[in-house]
Amino acid sequence: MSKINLSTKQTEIVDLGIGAYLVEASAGSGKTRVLTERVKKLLEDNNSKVLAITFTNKASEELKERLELDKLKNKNVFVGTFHSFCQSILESRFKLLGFQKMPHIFDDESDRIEIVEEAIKSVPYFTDIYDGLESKDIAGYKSKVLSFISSIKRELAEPEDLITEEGEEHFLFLYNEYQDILKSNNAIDFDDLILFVYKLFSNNEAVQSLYAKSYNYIFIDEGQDLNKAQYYLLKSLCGDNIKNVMIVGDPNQSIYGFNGSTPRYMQTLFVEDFNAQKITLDENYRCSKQVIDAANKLMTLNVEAVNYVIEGQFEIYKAKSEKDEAEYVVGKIKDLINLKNHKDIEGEIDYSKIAILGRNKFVFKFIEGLLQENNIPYYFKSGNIGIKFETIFMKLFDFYFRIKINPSDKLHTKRLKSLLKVNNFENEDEIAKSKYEYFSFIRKVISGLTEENFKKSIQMVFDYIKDSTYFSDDEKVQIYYELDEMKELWKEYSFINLKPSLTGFKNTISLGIIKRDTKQDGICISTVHTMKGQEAEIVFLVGLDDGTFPYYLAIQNGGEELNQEKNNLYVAFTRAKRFLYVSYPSIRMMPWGDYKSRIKSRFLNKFVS
Ligand SMILES: Nc1ncnc2c1ncn2[C@@H]1O[C@H](COP(=O)(O)OP(=O)(O)OP(=O)(O)O)[C@@H](O)[C@H]1O
Repeated sequence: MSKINLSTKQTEIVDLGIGAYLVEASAGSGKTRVLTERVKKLLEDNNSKVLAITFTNKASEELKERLELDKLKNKNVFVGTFHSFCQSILESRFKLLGFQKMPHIFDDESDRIEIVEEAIKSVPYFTDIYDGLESKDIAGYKSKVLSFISSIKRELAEPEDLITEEGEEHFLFLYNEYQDILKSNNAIDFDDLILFVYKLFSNNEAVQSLYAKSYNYIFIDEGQDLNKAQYYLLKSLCGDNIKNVMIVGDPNQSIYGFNGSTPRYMQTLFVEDFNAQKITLDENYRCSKQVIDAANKLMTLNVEAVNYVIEGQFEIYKAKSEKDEAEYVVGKIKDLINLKNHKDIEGEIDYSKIAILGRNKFVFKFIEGLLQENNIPYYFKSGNIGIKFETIFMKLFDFYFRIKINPSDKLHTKRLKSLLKVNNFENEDEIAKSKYEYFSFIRKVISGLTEENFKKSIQMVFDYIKDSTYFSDDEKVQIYYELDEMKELWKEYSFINLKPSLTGFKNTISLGIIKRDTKQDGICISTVHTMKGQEAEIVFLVGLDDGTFPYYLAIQNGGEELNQEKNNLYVAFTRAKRFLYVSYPSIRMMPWGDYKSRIKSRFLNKFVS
């Protein structure tokens, strides 16, 4: 890594004395850089004990790398996410929380859903409510219960306080039941991890003081993403002992509101509770003048370009169709590669300097096809392990698939029965009467599924969904997307395995051994959320049609949700170091072949009339 000369303001932050500080700074201002340099400097002193917390595994890996932690083996430093920090504590303190053995973390959403289902089934009253729901509303009901449960934990709320609508009182019962079932499985969920450690610190002075003595400096990166439980965990850890806390963050990059995060914790509570001194950094070291001007215009900001001599490029392209959008992107990529050098770009322009970003993964479909046609290398940046299915259709598909390849899989047998609400899913009559009669189609496909006909069978499912009148358009899009993901993984798996087997395929994806981002050569394709904190010289931001970005649900719900979409766009803009090319199609093809006309994102109104 090349040596960077910090600015006077950045150096001041690195050299700050003891105390609490909020570094509130815009995108590309060097927040992470400053945090890293300060940690490095503190660690030169053997008495420093540092805890640096990030929000994602990717960010903590990056911080470890920037800190060159392998060279700092003997130093007192813990770099990790809130979850990994809490897990490390729980591992040695679980008995104090009433567990006989270290609890198992149910990290999969489907595990949580199953527990909610079990809770619902435990009382006939709920089963009646549940059975009375239209099949399309069932997933919504469960996710409402789950988000109620999560809110209790993330908001540190008394369950009673969260009952806002009449009839929701029964959620309280489901919450208690959910916790009992988890306990009987010797398990906890992700939210519990934070909540339990918070409780441990709050209720057990000896443990709190032991951990408080383990650190004398605490850092939180991306502080705008703090939620209530995380903030109070920090507060309870510090108690009266730790005063040296630095939070760095950018309120305009707050995009995790759906997790209960808000910049209020760093901007208001942290400043009040810790008497923190606020420092602002509003220079941008990352982006060219054109990119900063665009970001400023989008957010009505006044960030100064440090690289003002680097003009850069910003362009918005209205494409006739998705195909035209893909041709625009790929055409430009070819031009840039042929150009080889540009005064605004350091070194030769190659594929690794280019990123293609979008709000959702489905906007890349045409571009991916065209990149392949042109033999342009690319990879998907993805933090996910395996595939997670959200649609009921694909869950049924997945469960039955697992049972087929592992008949002794009782968990998923139980899940499948409970999802279908049948005793015997092999019985045609029972299926015909079940909520999801289309399961008989799934059963037929999977029963005949072999390694040889895998691709063809998946194509049959695509055709079935296309012609079905059972699903809404939005559901169809999602099923198509999930199915496509499975198809792509099979392609990759069967390519790298000489003797592919269905069992081998399932195990490999469950363990996250094949991921679509394993190849890291070429152009990076990523959602904006996954690209947070990262950068690329040249960014193509595609799919900027209203309803896609901002997402249609955010438009429906408006308010803070829509605001978060704008923040998300700001994050997207500021990933570009030099050139930013934004585009949107005027027509979008629905997965089943219809065309829908689209207009440009409302956020682009400031740029083009
Ligand atoms: N003083 C400096 N001189 C030159 N380059 C710098 C300086 N400070 C930071 N940079 C560079 O600017 C870019 C942005 O820095 P960094 O990632 O730390 O910013 P950030 O504020 O955390 O960004 P964001 O919040 O947008 O992810 C990086 O490429 C970094 O190396």
